[in-house]
This record gives sequence, structure tokens and C-alpha cells, in this order.
Amino acid sequence: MSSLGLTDVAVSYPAGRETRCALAPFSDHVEAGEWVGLIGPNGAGKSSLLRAIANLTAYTGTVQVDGVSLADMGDRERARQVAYVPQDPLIPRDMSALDYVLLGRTPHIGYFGAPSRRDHQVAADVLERLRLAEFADRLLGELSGGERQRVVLARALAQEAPILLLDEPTSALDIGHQQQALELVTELRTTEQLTVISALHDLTLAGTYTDRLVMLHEGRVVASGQAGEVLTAERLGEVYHVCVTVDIDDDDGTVIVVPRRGFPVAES
Ligand SMILES: Nc1ncnc2c1ncn2[C@@H]1O[C@H](COP(=O)(O)OP(=O)(O)OP(=O)(O)O)[C@@H](O)[C@H]1O
Repeated sequence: MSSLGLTDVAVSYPAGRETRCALAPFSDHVEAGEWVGLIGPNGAGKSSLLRAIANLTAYTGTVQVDGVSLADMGDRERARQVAYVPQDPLIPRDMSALDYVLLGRTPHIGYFGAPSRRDHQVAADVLERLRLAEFADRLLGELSGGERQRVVLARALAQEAPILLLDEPTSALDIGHQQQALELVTELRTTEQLTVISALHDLTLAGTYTDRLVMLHEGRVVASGQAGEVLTAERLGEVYHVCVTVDIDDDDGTVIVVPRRGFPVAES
């Protein structure tokens, strides 16, 4: 079980001769076993933050797992701590689903070693749990978009890292597979004590499945807290320019955010 400490994590990208800030200094402490949902409109900085934590983009500030800076770790050690599911993963179309999931075991395999029985067992278990066993020998290029997305999630879970970063993990999934994937992450938080940060556009799913939401807008935090505090119709109107109804079930925490017909909110 590992906690994630983020101190003044900021990301800028080159823009001509200058740089453009995509994420202003961001600080947070994600408790071990906690699931934090990043929400916010397109371009808000969600992926930039996740990519910084995964060390996939240049950033300033510090990212610590259990108080140890990720910048001080080698690639293999970092990959044993943090697994990342990108929004648009590069897919080797000629690779089988099983071989792709086994890539998630790379940080656990010796430099010149082959996957062990345990590595194969972990990969098979994850495929089974995501109901992908029947796809194990299929080539990735022959799977549907949603099937591929589940295989990418399976690869990250096979990595068995205590911190899991998910960038829009359910965007290509039908409602049944969305629920199944998010329920699996929920289950793994308990059984494997995973700490999760996910970017989710679907506010209903984000509010329902995560413990806490952080709403970003133009690279800055505009709200943070429980779904009921963050997902107010007024704030969503200001940030997303939408008119919605928000309904939160106090008993089981299910959140429903629905756009209201006929009430478009003008761009400001
Ligand atoms: N590699 C890059 N080079 C230059 N600018 C970038 C790069 N990646 C992202 N940006 C810019 O940084 C800002 C934040 O982008 P980011 O992808 O972090 O947002 P996001 O909240 O994940 O958006 P979305 O919901 O659309 O995926 C945007 O203005 C985007 O255009």
C-alpha cells in the first residue's frame, strides 16, 4: 500500500520561442488505497498531470511514493511503483493480447530473462478478471476498440504496481464493460491495496466510483472534495458551459449528472 505525494507539480510545453503553462503548480496527497478522480474540460491539464506523475513529460516539482522521489528511481523501479494507462496507447497490431499483457511484467523480469510461470499466471489472471481470456491469442490489430482498451488496462494491472494512473480508461467501452472495469479497479483497491488516480470525462462515473474529485480548469484546481461538494450544477455550468441536473444518492453514493435539454449555456 503506497501513498502519493505531489508538491508543486507543474507542466509547460514549448510554444514557439516561449513555453505555455498546461498545469500550474499542483500539490496533493493521495492516501494509500484512495481513488482520486481528475475531472475538467478538454485541455484542462488532466493528462499533463498524469503524464508528469508517470515521468513521461518534463515537469517541475516533486512526485513521491511513500516519501521517496520518483525522479530518484531508475525506470524499472519506477515501473514497479507506478502503472499508467494512457489515453491513446501505441498498439503493436501484430502482437497477441497475451504477449501485450506480459509486457506489463517487464519490470519484474530480469534483464535477459523470460517471463516466469508466475508472470504467465498473473497475465492469465488479469485477462480472466477482465473477461478477456478468450482473446489471449488474438492479435491486437484484430480486436475492437473497446476490447483493445480492456487489454491495455489488463497490461497495467499485470504490472502489479501499487499506484495506478488511468487516463480515460473507459472512453471506448460500452456501459457494461465500463462498469466491469471500474468495479474491478474498486475490487483491486481492496484486495491489492491500489492507490488510483484517474481522469474521467464521464462525471457520473467519476463521481460514483472515486473517493474524491479534483476539478481542473485551464491548468488550475477549481474545486476539490467529495462528489457532492464538487459536482454542483452551478459549478458545472461555469466550468463546462452546460446546464445539468445533478442527483446524488446519499445511501450508496451513486452520482447522476444529466444534461438538460433545451438549456444550452452560452460560451463565455
Ligand atoms: N505535447 C504537447 N505539446 C504542446 N502542448 C500540449 C501538449 N500536450 C498537451 N498540450 C496542451 O496542454 C494543455 C493541457 O492538455 P492536457 O492533455 O493535459 O489536457 P486534458 O485535460 O487531459 O484534456 P482532454 O480532456 O482533452 O484529454 C492543452 O492546452 C493542450 O493543448
